[in-house]
Parts: sequence; structure tokens; C-alpha cells
Amino acid sequence: MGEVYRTYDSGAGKVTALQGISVELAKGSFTAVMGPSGSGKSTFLHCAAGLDRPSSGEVWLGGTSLSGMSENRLTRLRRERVGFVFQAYNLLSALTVQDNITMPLRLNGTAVDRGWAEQVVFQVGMADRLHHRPAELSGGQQQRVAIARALITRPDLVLADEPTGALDSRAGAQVLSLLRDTVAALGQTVLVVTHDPVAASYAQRVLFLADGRLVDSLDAPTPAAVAERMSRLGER
Ligand SMILES: Nc1ncnc2c1ncn2[C@@H]1O[C@H](COP(=O)(O)OP(=O)(O)OP(=O)(O)O)[C@@H](O)[C@H]1O
Repeated sequence: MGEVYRTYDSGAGKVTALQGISVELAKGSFTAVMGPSGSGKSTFLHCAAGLDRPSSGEVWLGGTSLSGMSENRLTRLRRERVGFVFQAYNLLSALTVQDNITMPLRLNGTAVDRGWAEQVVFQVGMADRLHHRPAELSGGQQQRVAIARALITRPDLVLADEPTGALDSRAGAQVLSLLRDTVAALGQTVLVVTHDPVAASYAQRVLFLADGRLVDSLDAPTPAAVAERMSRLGER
């Protein structure tokens, strides 16, 4: 995205959530976004995913500019080219693991590519659970199903919003390793928003937001280095 500004008009006046963000996520890269509460992380994620429109500036997704797209085209682009992973998994409880994973293809009216589906299921380690329902799985397993669902359309970008927020540290580590493996093994581009320096350290690069600006970045991050940068931004 280039020179992205996002201003909200609230009753009390204008709030500028993003103040000129320019960043490129290389294909097949794993990036984490951190920043104090209110620094613009969610707004950044929403603009990158075409869920929100910048007030000015431009967002591209895999070479396509989102500027001026109709709501219908944006919705279709999100479904086909962005994979979402949420803190609360958001699986459909009545459906089996297999049907949850292939749900985006049914929504898009796309045929299941068996070879790819098998590779995705293998990658997330759920091959022996395909006929279970979400309630029969642990939190970590449910999040792995959600990651498979995000990958099934071969999206240009997988966006994960606090993907380990509801997990204990062991299950969280497995989910983060899995996200890292999808980058290495499948060439997936992944963007994670997190408050946790340990989670951020799984990424290849951490971007730091403060007051709607990109103020710092860190390559090959360690938890200690991430925590130190965050403390300089006023968070422990
Ligand atoms: N719909 C909205 N209307 C008005 N102001 C908004 C809206 N969404 C966000 N903001 C404001 O924009 C700023 C950035 O918010 P954002 O949610 O992007 O921050 P964040 O870094 O994700 O915060 P947190 O870590 O607390 O989730 C904040 O000042 C927030 O109050």
C-alpha cells in the first residue's frame, strides 16, 4: 500500500487512524504488525484486506489496485484472494472439519482441487480429524482448521488477527510454527497482528505502528528485541 491515510469522522471530531502508511509485503513473506492500543493496527489490517477503504492513498493486492472498486467486486476479491484467521476461530459448529475447510470454495462456486486440499490438510496436520466437528477439537486444532480454511483458495494474502490470543502457549507455538511453515512450504504471504512479542518473533519482519505511522521495523526478530522496541513505544 502507498501513502494510505484513514480518517474517521466521529461526533467529537476527526480521528486519523492511519497517517501515510507505505509498505510492501513481498510474496511469500511472513510479517507481524505490533503497536500500542489505538495505534492503527486493526485499521491497517482492514485496509490491507479491502474491508475498509483508505481516505486517501492506494492499496494493491497481488497487482490489483482496490481503489474505486465497487462493493461487490471488493467482496468477491476478499473471498477469492484473502484468507482470514481470527482469534475466535469462527468455524461453523454444524459442519465437519472437511466442510469447514472447503466452505470458501462453495461460497465462491469453485471446484475443490483435491490435490491442493490434501496438501493443505496434511500441512495443518488434520488428516485424521476430517469428519469431526469443531466442538470435538482442542482450541489449537480448531485454529489449525481455520488456517486450512484460509489457505484453501490459494489467496494472495493470509491475514491473522491475534491468532493465538485464545490459546495456551504450547498450542499458540504450534499455530505460529504452522503459519511459518505455510510461508516456507507453500510460498504463502502472511500478515499477523499481535500484542505478543513471542508471537511476533515467528515472523521474518515486524512492523511497528504508533499514532497511525510506521515508526520502526525489525528483521529476524527475537522476543527480547521486539519487547524492547515496544517498551520504547510506551508499552511493556
Ligand atoms: N469506526 C471508527 N470510528 C471512529 N474512530 C475509529 C474507528 N475505528 C478506529 N477508530 C480510531 O482510530 C484509531 C486506531 O484504531 P485501531 O482500532 O486501528 O487501533 P489498534 O492499534 O488496532 O488498537 P487495539 O490494539 O486497541 O485493537 C483509534 O484512535 C480509534 O479510536
